[in-house]
Amino acid sequence: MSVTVSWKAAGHALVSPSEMAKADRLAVEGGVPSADLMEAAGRAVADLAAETMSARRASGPIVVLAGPGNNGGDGFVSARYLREWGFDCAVMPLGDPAALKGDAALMRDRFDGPVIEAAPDALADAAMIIDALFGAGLNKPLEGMAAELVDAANESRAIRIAVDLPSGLCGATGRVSGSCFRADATVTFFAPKPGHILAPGRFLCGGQDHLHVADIGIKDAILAKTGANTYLNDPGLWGLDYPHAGPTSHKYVRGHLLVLGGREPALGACRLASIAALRVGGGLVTLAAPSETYPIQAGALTDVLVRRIDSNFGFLGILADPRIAVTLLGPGAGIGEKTAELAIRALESGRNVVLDADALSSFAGRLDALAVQNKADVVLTPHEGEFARLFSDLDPNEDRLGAARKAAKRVGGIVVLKGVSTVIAAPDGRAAINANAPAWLSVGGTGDVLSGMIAGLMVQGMPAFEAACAAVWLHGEAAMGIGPGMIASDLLDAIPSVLP
Ligand SMILES: NC(=O)C1=CN([C@@H]2O[C@H](COP(=O)(O)OP(=O)(O)OC[C@H]3O[C@@H](n4cnc5c(N)ncnc54)[C@H](O)[C@@H]3O)[C@@H](O)[C@H]2O)[C@H](O)CC1
Ligand SMILES: [K+]
Repeated sequence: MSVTVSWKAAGHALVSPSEMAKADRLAVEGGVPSADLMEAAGRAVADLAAETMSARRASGPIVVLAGPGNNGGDGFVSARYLREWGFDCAVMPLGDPAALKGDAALMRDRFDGPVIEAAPDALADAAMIIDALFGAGLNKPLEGMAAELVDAANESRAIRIAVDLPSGLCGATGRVSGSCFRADATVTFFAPKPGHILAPGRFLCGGQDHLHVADIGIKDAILAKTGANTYLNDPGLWGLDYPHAGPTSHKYVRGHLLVLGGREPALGACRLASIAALRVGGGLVTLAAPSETYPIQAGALTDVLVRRIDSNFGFLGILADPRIAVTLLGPGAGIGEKTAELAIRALESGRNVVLDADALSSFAGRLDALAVQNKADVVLTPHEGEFARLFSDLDPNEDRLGAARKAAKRVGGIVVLKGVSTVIAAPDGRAAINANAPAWLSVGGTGDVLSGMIAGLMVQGMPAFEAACAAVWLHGEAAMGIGPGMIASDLLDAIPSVLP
Protein backbone atom coordinates (compact mmCIF):
# COMPACT_ATOMS: atom_id res chain seq x y z
CA MET A 1 0.00 0.00 0.00
CA SER A 2 1.70 3.20 -1.01
CA VAL A 3 1.55 5.92 1.57
CA THR A 4 0.39 9.41 0.71
CA VAL A 5 1.79 12.00 3.04
CA SER A 6 0.61 15.55 3.37
CA TRP A 7 2.96 18.06 1.84
CA LYS A 8 4.00 19.42 5.23
CA ALA A 9 5.07 16.04 6.47
CA ALA A 10 7.09 15.68 3.30
CA GLY A 11 9.31 18.49 4.55
CA HIS A 12 9.99 21.60 2.63
CA ALA A 13 12.27 20.44 -0.17
CA LEU A 14 10.79 21.16 -3.60
CA VAL A 15 11.99 19.72 -6.88
CA SER A 16 11.55 21.21 -10.33
CA PRO A 17 10.26 18.88 -13.05
CA SER A 18 13.80 18.49 -14.39
CA GLU A 19 15.16 17.72 -10.89
CA MET A 20 12.29 15.23 -10.53
CA ALA A 21 13.29 13.55 -13.77
CA LYS A 22 16.82 13.29 -12.38
CA ALA A 23 15.45 11.71 -9.18
CA ASP A 24 13.49 9.29 -11.34
CA ARG A 25 16.63 8.41 -13.32
CA LEU A 26 18.77 8.00 -10.19
CA ALA A 27 16.17 5.71 -8.66
CA VAL A 28 16.13 3.54 -11.78
CA GLU A 29 19.94 3.51 -11.89
CA GLY A 30 19.79 2.46 -8.25
CA GLY A 31 17.76 -0.59 -9.21
CA VAL A 32 14.16 0.54 -8.89
CA PRO A 33 12.32 -0.53 -12.05
CA SER A 34 10.66 2.50 -13.63
CA ALA A 35 7.47 0.48 -14.00
CA ASP A 36 7.42 0.08 -10.21
CA LEU A 37 7.55 3.87 -9.88
CA MET A 38 4.58 4.19 -12.18
CA GLU A 39 2.74 1.39 -10.40
CA ALA A 40 3.24 3.11 -7.04
CA ALA A 41 2.27 6.49 -8.49
CA GLY A 42 -0.95 5.16 -9.97
CA ARG A 43 -1.70 3.27 -6.78
CA ALA A 44 -1.33 6.45 -4.71
CA VAL A 45 -3.77 8.20 -7.04
CA ALA A 46 -6.24 5.33 -6.70
CA ASP A 47 -5.86 5.43 -2.89
CA LEU A 48 -6.79 9.09 -2.77
CA ALA A 49 -9.61 8.66 -5.28
CA ALA A 50 -11.16 5.78 -3.32
CA GLU A 51 -10.76 7.62 0.00
CA THR A 52 -12.35 10.72 -1.50
CA MET A 53 -15.29 8.85 -3.06
CA SER A 54 -16.13 7.27 0.29
CA ALA A 55 -15.45 10.44 2.29
CA ARG A 56 -17.78 12.37 -0.01
CA ARG A 57 -20.26 9.45 -0.15
CA ALA A 58 -20.05 9.81 -3.91
CA SER A 59 -21.21 7.13 -6.29
CA GLY A 60 -21.22 6.96 -10.05
CA PRO A 61 -18.69 6.65 -12.84
CA ILE A 62 -15.07 7.64 -12.50
CA VAL A 63 -13.40 8.79 -15.71
CA VAL A 64 -9.61 8.84 -16.02
CA LEU A 65 -8.37 11.26 -18.69
CA ALA A 66 -5.15 9.66 -19.93
CA GLY A 67 -2.56 11.64 -21.84
CA PRO A 68 0.05 10.51 -24.37
CA GLY A 69 2.91 10.04 -21.91
CA ASN A 70 3.76 8.71 -18.48
CA ASN A 71 1.21 10.90 -16.76
CA GLY A 72 -1.30 8.92 -18.80
CA GLY A 73 0.46 5.75 -17.70
CA ASP A 74 -0.19 6.68 -14.08
CA GLY A 75 -3.82 7.13 -15.07
CA PHE A 76 -4.12 3.60 -16.46
CA VAL A 77 -2.64 2.21 -13.23
CA SER A 78 -5.08 4.15 -11.07
CA ALA A 79 -8.01 3.01 -13.22
CA ARG A 80 -6.97 -0.62 -12.87
CA TYR A 81 -6.90 -0.42 -9.06
CA LEU A 82 -10.20 1.43 -8.91
CA ARG A 83 -11.90 -1.25 -11.00
CA GLU A 84 -10.31 -3.95 -8.81
CA TRP A 85 -11.86 -2.21 -5.81
CA GLY A 86 -15.29 -2.25 -7.42
CA PHE A 87 -15.57 1.25 -8.82
CA ASP A 88 -17.18 1.95 -12.18
CA CYS A 89 -14.06 3.38 -13.83
CA ALA A 90 -13.19 3.95 -17.48
CA VAL A 91 -10.19 5.47 -19.22
CA MET A 92 -10.69 8.24 -21.76
CA PRO A 93 -7.38 8.49 -23.67
CA LEU A 94 -6.32 11.64 -25.48
CA GLY A 95 -5.32 10.44 -28.92
CA ASP A 96 -4.63 6.83 -29.83
CA PRO A 97 -3.57 4.73 -26.79
CA ALA A 98 -1.73 2.46 -29.19
CA ALA A 99 0.83 5.25 -29.51
CA LEU A 100 1.77 4.97 -25.84
CA LYS A 101 5.33 3.83 -25.23
CA GLY A 102 7.40 2.18 -22.54
CA ASP A 103 5.87 1.89 -19.08
CA ALA A 104 2.73 3.73 -20.17
CA ALA A 105 2.13 1.12 -22.87
CA LEU A 106 2.76 -1.63 -20.33
CA MET A 107 0.17 -0.13 -17.98
CA ARG A 108 -2.28 0.33 -20.81
CA ASP A 109 -1.98 -3.40 -21.58
CA ARG A 110 -2.53 -4.31 -17.93
CA PHE A 111 -5.79 -2.40 -17.90
CA ASP A 112 -8.72 -4.52 -18.97
CA GLY A 113 -11.53 -2.09 -18.30
CA PRO A 114 -13.44 0.16 -20.72
CA VAL A 115 -11.50 2.60 -22.87
CA ILE A 116 -13.93 5.23 -24.12
CA GLU A 117 -13.63 7.76 -26.89
CA ALA A 118 -12.54 11.26 -25.92
CA ALA A 119 -15.72 13.33 -25.77
CA PRO A 120 -16.16 16.37 -23.52
CA ASP A 121 -19.92 15.75 -23.25
CA ALA A 122 -19.26 12.28 -21.83
CA LEU A 123 -17.81 13.91 -18.71
CA ALA A 124 -21.06 15.55 -17.66
CA ASP A 125 -22.29 12.52 -15.67
CA ALA A 126 -18.98 11.57 -14.08
CA ALA A 127 -18.88 11.43 -10.30
CA MET A 128 -15.10 11.87 -10.41
CA ILE A 129 -12.66 12.91 -13.11
CA ILE A 130 -8.99 12.02 -12.71
CA ASP A 131 -6.66 14.22 -14.76
CA ALA A 132 -3.80 12.10 -16.06
CA LEU A 133 -3.38 14.12 -19.28
CA PHE A 134 -0.13 15.97 -18.66
CA GLY A 135 2.18 16.32 -15.73
CA ALA A 136 5.86 17.15 -15.62
CA GLY A 137 6.09 16.88 -19.39
CA LEU A 138 3.73 19.77 -20.20
CA ASN A 139 5.57 21.89 -22.72
CA LYS A 140 2.95 24.20 -24.22
CA PRO A 141 -0.54 25.51 -23.50
CA LEU A 142 -3.37 22.99 -23.84
CA GLU A 143 -5.16 23.11 -27.15
CA GLY A 144 -7.75 21.19 -29.15
CA MET A 145 -9.30 18.18 -27.48
CA ALA A 146 -7.04 18.44 -24.41
CA ALA A 147 -8.33 21.93 -23.71
CA GLU A 148 -11.93 20.89 -24.44
CA LEU A 149 -11.73 17.96 -22.02
CA VAL A 150 -10.21 20.12 -19.26
CA ASP A 151 -12.79 22.86 -19.77
CA ALA A 152 -15.62 20.30 -19.69
CA ALA A 153 -14.20 18.72 -16.54
CA ASN A 154 -13.98 22.11 -14.85
CA GLU A 155 -17.61 22.82 -15.75
CA SER A 156 -18.82 19.45 -14.48
CA ARG A 157 -20.02 18.68 -10.97
CA ALA A 158 -17.48 15.87 -10.69
CA ILE A 159 -14.88 15.61 -7.97
CA ARG A 160 -11.61 16.44 -9.72
CA ILE A 161 -8.27 14.86 -8.87
CA ALA A 162 -5.02 15.76 -10.64
CA VAL A 163 -2.17 13.32 -11.21
CA ASP A 164 1.16 14.97 -10.41
CA LEU A 165 0.08 18.40 -11.68
CA PRO A 166 -3.22 19.80 -12.93
CA SER A 167 -2.93 19.70 -16.73
CA GLY A 168 -2.10 23.18 -17.99
CA LEU A 169 0.00 24.11 -14.94
CA CYS A 170 3.75 24.48 -15.31
CA GLY A 171 5.44 22.58 -12.49
CA ALA A 172 8.51 24.79 -12.53
CA THR A 173 6.92 28.24 -12.46
CA GLY A 174 3.32 27.74 -11.32
CA ARG A 175 2.24 29.62 -14.43
CA VAL A 176 -0.82 28.81 -16.48
CA SER A 177 -1.40 29.85 -20.06
CA GLY A 178 -4.73 28.79 -21.53
CA SER A 179 -6.93 26.12 -20.00
CA CYS A 180 -5.96 24.42 -16.78
CA PHE A 181 -7.59 21.63 -14.82
CA ARG A 182 -8.97 22.90 -11.50
CA ALA A 183 -8.35 20.09 -9.03
CA ASP A 184 -10.04 19.49 -5.69
CA ALA A 185 -6.95 17.52 -4.75
CA THR A 186 -3.63 16.60 -6.32
CA VAL A 187 -1.30 13.65 -5.83
CA THR A 188 2.32 14.32 -6.67
CA PHE A 189 5.34 12.12 -6.20
CA PHE A 190 8.49 12.21 -4.06
CA ALA A 191 8.37 15.97 -3.32
CA PRO A 192 6.21 18.99 -4.18
CA LYS A 193 7.21 21.08 -7.20
CA PRO A 194 7.45 24.87 -7.16
CA GLY A 195 4.32 24.98 -9.32
CA HIS A 196 2.35 23.31 -6.53
CA ILE A 197 3.17 26.18 -4.19
CA LEU A 198 3.44 29.30 -6.32
CA ALA A 199 0.14 31.00 -7.04
CA PRO A 200 -2.01 30.24 -8.98
CA GLY A 201 -0.69 26.67 -8.97
CA ARG A 202 -1.38 26.28 -5.25
CA PHE A 203 -5.05 27.07 -5.77
CA LEU A 204 -5.40 24.97 -8.94
CA CYS A 205 -4.07 21.94 -7.03
CA GLY A 206 -6.92 22.27 -4.53
CA GLY A 207 -5.07 24.26 -1.88
CA GLN A 208 -2.19 23.31 0.33
CA ASP A 209 -4.15 20.90 2.46
CA HIS A 210 -5.15 18.94 -0.61
CA LEU A 211 -1.71 18.43 -2.05
CA HIS A 212 -0.62 14.89 -1.29
CA VAL A 213 2.97 13.82 -1.74
CA ALA A 214 3.21 10.10 -2.36
CA ASP A 215 6.23 7.99 -1.55
CA ILE A 216 6.68 5.94 -4.72
CA GLY A 217 9.91 4.23 -3.73
CA ILE A 218 12.48 6.94 -4.47
CA LYS A 219 14.77 7.16 -1.47
CA ASP A 220 14.92 10.53 0.30
CA ALA A 221 18.73 10.38 0.01
CA ILE A 222 18.33 10.91 -3.74
CA LEU A 223 16.93 14.38 -3.09
CA ALA A 224 20.36 15.74 -2.21
CA LYS A 225 21.75 14.40 -5.49
CA THR A 226 19.21 16.28 -7.59
CA GLY A 227 20.76 19.64 -6.69
CA ALA A 228 17.36 20.89 -5.56
CA ASN A 229 17.73 24.18 -3.63
CA THR A 230 14.16 25.44 -3.65
CA TYR A 231 12.15 25.18 -0.46
CA LEU A 232 8.69 25.64 0.93
CA ASN A 233 9.03 28.40 3.50
CA ASP A 234 8.09 26.93 6.87
CA PRO A 235 9.75 26.50 10.28
CA GLY A 236 11.35 23.27 9.05
CA LEU A 237 13.59 25.42 6.88
CA TRP A 238 14.87 27.95 9.43
CA GLY A 239 13.86 26.64 12.86
CA LEU A 240 17.38 25.58 13.78
CA ASP A 241 18.65 29.11 13.14
CA TYR A 242 15.88 30.83 15.09
CA PRO A 243 17.28 33.04 17.93
CA HIS A 244 15.34 31.75 20.92
CA ALA A 245 15.80 34.02 23.94
CA GLY A 246 17.82 32.20 26.57
CA PRO A 247 18.60 32.83 30.25
CA THR A 248 21.73 34.79 29.36
CA SER A 249 20.23 36.88 26.60
CA HIS A 250 19.99 40.57 27.43
CA LYS A 251 19.25 43.58 25.29
CA TYR A 252 22.82 43.96 24.05
CA VAL A 253 23.10 40.29 23.19
CA ARG A 254 19.84 40.52 21.36
CA GLY A 255 21.30 43.31 19.31
CA HIS A 256 20.89 46.98 18.55
CA LEU A 257 19.11 48.05 15.38
CA LEU A 258 19.23 51.52 13.85
CA VAL A 259 16.19 52.58 11.82
CA LEU A 260 16.24 55.65 9.59
CA GLY A 261 13.26 57.80 10.48
CA GLY A 262 10.74 58.70 7.86
CA ARG A 263 9.46 61.99 6.59
CA GLU A 264 6.01 63.42 5.99
CA PRO A 265 3.56 61.91 5.09
CA ALA A 266 4.75 58.42 6.06
CA LEU A 267 5.88 59.08 9.63
CA GLY A 268 4.32 55.89 10.96
CA ALA A 269 6.20 53.53 8.64
CA CYS A 270 9.47 53.65 10.58
CA ARG A 271 7.53 53.28 13.84
CA LEU A 272 5.82 50.13 12.56
CA ALA A 273 9.20 48.74 11.55
CA SER A 274 10.84 49.68 14.85
CA ILE A 275 8.21 48.08 17.05
CA ALA A 276 8.11 44.99 14.81
CA ALA A 277 11.85 44.55 15.32
CA LEU A 278 11.35 44.57 19.09
CA ARG A 279 8.39 42.22 18.83
CA VAL A 280 10.51 39.51 17.18
CA GLY A 281 13.08 39.84 19.94
CA GLY A 282 15.46 42.61 18.90
CA GLY A 283 17.19 43.99 22.01
CA LEU A 284 17.34 47.70 21.29
CA VAL A 285 16.03 49.88 18.48
CA THR A 286 17.15 53.43 17.83
CA LEU A 287 15.06 55.53 15.50
CA ALA A 288 17.07 58.32 13.89
CA ALA A 289 14.40 60.97 13.38
CA PRO A 290 14.90 64.01 11.13
CA SER A 291 14.68 67.03 13.44
CA GLU A 292 11.38 68.31 12.09
CA THR A 293 9.76 65.00 13.01
CA TYR A 294 11.61 64.37 16.26
CA PRO A 295 8.92 65.65 18.65
CA ILE A 296 6.25 63.56 16.91
CA GLN A 297 8.30 60.38 16.87
CA ALA A 298 9.57 60.82 20.42
CA GLY A 299 6.03 61.46 21.59
CA ALA A 300 4.66 58.44 19.81
CA LEU A 301 7.26 55.89 20.87
CA THR A 302 7.96 54.47 24.30
CA ASP A 303 9.93 51.29 23.65
CA VAL A 304 12.21 52.77 21.00
CA LEU A 305 15.15 55.13 21.54
CA VAL A 306 14.58 58.25 19.41
CA ARG A 307 17.47 60.45 18.38
CA ARG A 308 17.29 63.66 16.42
CA ILE A 309 19.35 63.95 13.22
CA ASP A 310 19.78 67.09 11.18
CA SER A 311 21.49 65.51 8.19
CA ASN A 312 22.85 62.33 6.74
CA PHE A 313 25.92 62.88 8.81
CA GLY A 314 23.82 62.71 11.93
CA PHE A 315 22.60 59.29 10.89
CA LEU A 316 26.09 58.08 10.02
CA GLY A 317 27.32 59.44 13.32
CA ILE A 318 24.89 57.20 15.20
CA LEU A 319 25.69 54.28 12.88
CA ALA A 320 29.33 54.60 13.87
CA ASP A 321 28.42 53.05 17.24
CA PRO A 322 29.96 49.55 16.98
CA ARG A 323 27.10 48.08 18.98
CA ILE A 324 24.75 48.74 16.08
CA ALA A 325 24.88 45.57 14.00
CA VAL A 326 21.98 46.14 11.61
CA THR A 327 20.39 49.15 10.05
CA LEU A 328 17.06 49.44 8.25
CA LEU A 329 16.47 52.18 5.71
CA GLY A 330 13.44 52.86 3.64
CA PRO A 331 10.10 53.02 5.43
CA GLY A 332 8.93 56.58 4.79
CA ALA A 333 12.49 57.73 4.09
CA GLY A 334 11.62 59.56 0.91
CA ILE A 335 12.81 58.69 -2.59
CA GLY A 336 15.91 60.40 -3.90
CA GLU A 337 19.63 61.03 -3.83
CA LYS A 338 19.89 61.55 -0.08
CA THR A 339 18.27 58.21 0.78
CA ALA A 340 20.38 56.42 -1.85
CA GLU A 341 23.54 58.05 -0.51
CA LEU A 342 22.72 56.95 3.02
CA ALA A 343 22.03 53.39 1.88
CA ILE A 344 25.38 53.19 0.12
CA ARG A 345 27.20 54.62 3.15
CA ALA A 346 25.40 52.14 5.38
CA LEU A 347 26.46 49.27 3.11
CA GLU A 348 30.03 50.54 3.07
CA SER A 349 29.99 50.69 6.87
CA GLY A 350 30.04 46.89 6.96
CA ARG A 351 26.74 46.72 8.83
CA ASN A 352 24.00 44.27 7.85
CA VAL A 353 21.51 46.38 5.95
CA VAL A 354 17.81 45.95 5.19
CA LEU A 355 16.56 48.16 2.36
CA ASP A 356 12.85 48.57 1.89
CA ALA A 357 10.37 50.86 0.16
CA ASP A 358 11.83 54.31 -0.61
CA ALA A 359 15.40 53.09 -0.14
CA LEU A 360 14.76 50.66 -3.00
CA SER A 361 12.95 53.10 -5.25
CA SER A 362 15.87 55.50 -4.79
CA PHE A 363 18.01 53.10 -6.82
CA ALA A 364 15.62 52.78 -9.75
CA GLY A 365 17.65 52.67 -12.93
CA ARG A 366 20.98 52.69 -11.14
CA LEU A 367 21.26 49.36 -9.49
CA ASP A 368 25.00 49.28 -10.05
CA ALA A 369 25.36 51.90 -7.34
CA LEU A 370 23.65 49.49 -4.96
CA ALA A 371 25.57 46.40 -5.93
CA VAL A 372 28.49 47.53 -3.83
CA GLN A 373 30.72 44.80 -2.51
CA ASN A 374 29.10 45.07 0.85
CA LYS A 375 31.13 43.45 3.54
CA ALA A 376 28.03 42.16 5.34
CA ASP A 377 24.54 41.01 4.45
CA VAL A 378 22.07 43.12 2.56
CA VAL A 379 18.38 42.27 2.29
CA LEU A 380 16.12 43.95 -0.24
CA THR A 381 12.36 43.66 0.23
CA PRO A 382 10.74 44.90 -2.99
CA HIS A 383 7.13 44.52 -3.86
CA GLU A 384 6.45 43.86 -7.54
CA GLY A 385 6.46 47.53 -8.49
CA GLU A 386 9.76 48.24 -6.77
CA PHE A 387 11.19 45.05 -8.29
CA ALA A 388 10.21 46.20 -11.78
CA ARG A 389 11.92 49.54 -11.19
CA LEU A 390 15.10 47.89 -9.95
CA PHE A 391 15.23 44.89 -12.30
CA SER A 392 13.37 46.03 -15.39
CA ASP A 393 14.78 43.17 -17.50
CA LEU A 394 13.45 40.45 -15.17
CA ASP A 395 9.79 39.42 -15.35
CA PRO A 396 8.38 37.72 -12.22
CA ASN A 397 5.18 36.98 -14.11
CA GLU A 398 7.16 34.83 -16.51
CA ASP A 399 9.24 33.02 -13.87
CA ARG A 400 8.94 34.34 -10.32
CA LEU A 401 11.56 32.03 -8.84
CA GLY A 402 14.02 32.66 -11.63
CA ALA A 403 13.56 36.43 -11.47
CA ALA A 404 14.14 36.55 -7.71
CA ARG A 405 17.21 34.31 -8.00
CA LYS A 406 18.77 36.42 -10.76
CA ALA A 407 18.09 39.60 -8.80
CA ALA A 408 19.73 38.18 -5.67
CA LYS A 409 22.79 37.16 -7.61
CA ARG A 410 22.98 40.56 -9.29
CA VAL A 411 22.96 42.55 -6.06
CA GLY A 412 24.88 39.99 -4.03
CA GLY A 413 22.17 40.00 -1.38
CA ILE A 414 18.90 38.48 -0.26
CA VAL A 415 15.90 39.52 -2.31
CA VAL A 416 12.44 39.17 -0.79
CA LEU A 417 10.06 39.50 -3.74
CA LYS A 418 6.79 40.18 -1.97
CA GLY A 419 3.38 39.15 -3.26
CA VAL A 420 0.76 36.42 -2.94
CA SER A 421 3.67 33.99 -3.25
CA THR A 422 6.57 35.81 -1.66
CA VAL A 423 9.88 34.37 -2.85
CA ILE A 424 13.02 34.74 -0.73
CA ALA A 425 16.14 34.27 -2.85
CA ALA A 426 19.82 34.19 -1.88
CA PRO A 427 22.83 34.96 -4.10
CA ASP A 428 24.02 31.34 -3.67
CA GLY A 429 20.93 30.10 -5.52
CA ARG A 430 18.76 29.05 -2.58
CA ALA A 431 15.14 30.16 -2.75
CA ALA A 432 12.10 29.68 -0.56
CA ILE A 433 8.47 30.10 -1.54
CA ASN A 434 6.06 31.37 1.06
CA ALA A 435 2.49 30.08 0.98
CA ASN A 436 0.71 31.36 4.08
CA ALA A 437 0.01 34.99 3.23
CA PRO A 438 -3.70 35.80 3.37
CA ALA A 439 -5.25 38.33 0.98
CA TRP A 440 -5.82 40.87 3.75
CA LEU A 441 -2.07 41.33 4.17
CA SER A 442 -2.13 43.64 1.15
CA VAL A 443 -2.82 46.80 3.14
CA GLY A 444 -0.56 49.81 3.70
CA GLY A 445 2.17 49.42 6.28
CA THR A 446 2.44 45.63 6.34
CA GLY A 447 5.66 45.87 4.33
CA ASP A 448 7.11 48.19 6.98
CA VAL A 449 6.25 45.63 9.66
CA LEU A 450 7.91 42.87 7.60
CA SER A 451 11.13 44.83 7.06
CA GLY A 452 11.28 45.49 10.81
CA MET A 453 10.78 41.78 11.55
CA ILE A 454 13.58 40.82 9.18
CA ALA A 455 15.94 43.38 10.72
CA GLY A 456 14.85 42.37 14.23
CA LEU A 457 15.81 38.74 13.61
CA MET A 458 19.07 39.63 11.87
CA VAL A 459 20.10 41.86 14.78
CA GLN A 460 19.90 38.78 17.01
CA GLY A 461 22.40 37.03 14.81
CA MET A 462 20.05 35.02 12.60
CA PRO A 463 21.61 34.59 9.14
CA ALA A 464 20.04 36.91 6.57
CA PHE A 465 18.37 34.27 4.34
CA GLU A 466 16.88 32.39 7.28
CA ALA A 467 15.87 35.65 9.01
CA ALA A 468 14.04 36.79 5.90
CA CYS A 469 12.30 33.42 5.52
CA ALA A 470 11.30 33.31 9.18
CA ALA A 471 10.02 36.89 9.15
CA VAL A 472 7.94 36.31 6.02
CA TRP A 473 6.39 33.16 7.48
CA LEU A 474 5.71 34.72 10.91
CA HIS A 475 4.24 37.79 9.18
CA GLY A 476 1.80 35.55 7.28
CA GLU A 477 0.93 33.51 10.36
CA ALA A 478 0.25 36.65 12.40
CA ALA A 479 -2.02 37.98 9.67
CA MET A 480 -3.83 34.65 9.39
CA GLY A 481 -4.66 34.89 13.08
CA ILE A 482 -6.14 38.37 12.73
CA GLY A 483 -8.39 37.98 9.71
CA PRO A 484 -10.04 40.39 7.28
CA GLY A 485 -10.22 44.00 8.43
CA MET A 486 -6.65 43.80 9.69
CA ILE A 487 -4.51 46.93 9.57
CA ALA A 488 -0.72 46.88 9.74
CA SER A 489 -0.45 47.95 13.36
CA ASP A 490 -2.62 44.97 14.39
CA LEU A 491 0.28 42.77 13.34
CA LEU A 492 2.50 44.23 16.06
CA ASP A 493 0.35 42.83 18.87
CA ALA A 494 -0.19 39.57 17.03
CA ILE A 495 3.49 38.74 16.50
CA PRO A 496 4.15 37.29 20.00
CA SER A 497 1.37 34.74 19.48
CA VAL A 498 3.12 33.20 16.48
CA LEU A 499 6.74 33.25 17.65
CA PRO A 500 8.28 29.74 17.83
N1 LIG B 1 9.40 9.97 -10.62
C1 LIG B 1 8.62 10.49 -11.53
O1 LIG B 1 8.77 11.65 -11.97
C2 LIG B 1 7.52 9.72 -12.06
C3 LIG B 1 6.71 10.35 -12.99
N2 LIG B 1 5.70 9.70 -13.55
C4 LIG B 1 4.71 10.38 -14.32
O2 LIG B 1 5.33 10.80 -15.50
C5 LIG B 1 4.90 12.13 -15.81
C6 LIG B 1 5.84 12.77 -16.77
O3 LIG B 1 5.70 11.99 -17.94
P1 LIG B 1 6.16 12.54 -19.37
O4 LIG B 1 5.88 11.46 -20.33
O5 LIG B 1 7.52 13.08 -19.25
O6 LIG B 1 5.24 13.79 -19.68
P2 LIG B 1 3.68 13.97 -19.60
O7 LIG B 1 3.01 12.64 -19.44
O8 LIG B 1 3.41 15.01 -18.63
O9 LIG B 1 3.34 14.55 -21.10
C7 LIG B 1 3.33 13.64 -22.15
C8 LIG B 1 3.83 14.26 -23.42
O10 LIG B 1 2.85 15.17 -23.91
C9 LIG B 1 3.45 16.12 -24.76
N3 LIG B 1 2.87 17.39 -24.39
C10 LIG B 1 3.26 18.22 -23.41
N4 LIG B 1 2.44 19.29 -23.33
C11 LIG B 1 1.50 19.10 -24.28
C12 LIG B 1 0.36 19.86 -24.68
N5 LIG B 1 0.04 21.01 -24.09
N6 LIG B 1 -0.40 19.40 -25.69
C13 LIG B 1 -0.08 18.22 -26.30
N7 LIG B 1 1.00 17.44 -25.96
C14 LIG B 1 1.76 17.89 -24.96
C15 LIG B 1 4.93 16.05 -24.47
O11 LIG B 1 5.55 15.47 -25.59
C16 LIG B 1 5.04 15.12 -23.28
O12 LIG B 1 6.18 14.32 -23.32
C17 LIG B 1 4.82 12.75 -14.46
O13 LIG B 1 4.05 13.92 -14.47
C18 LIG B 1 4.21 11.63 -13.62
O14 LIG B 1 2.81 11.69 -13.67
C19 LIG B 1 5.75 8.27 -13.46
O15 LIG B 1 4.69 7.61 -13.89
C20 LIG B 1 5.96 7.89 -12.03
C21 LIG B 1 7.28 8.37 -11.57
K1 LIG C 1 -2.20 15.74 -14.72
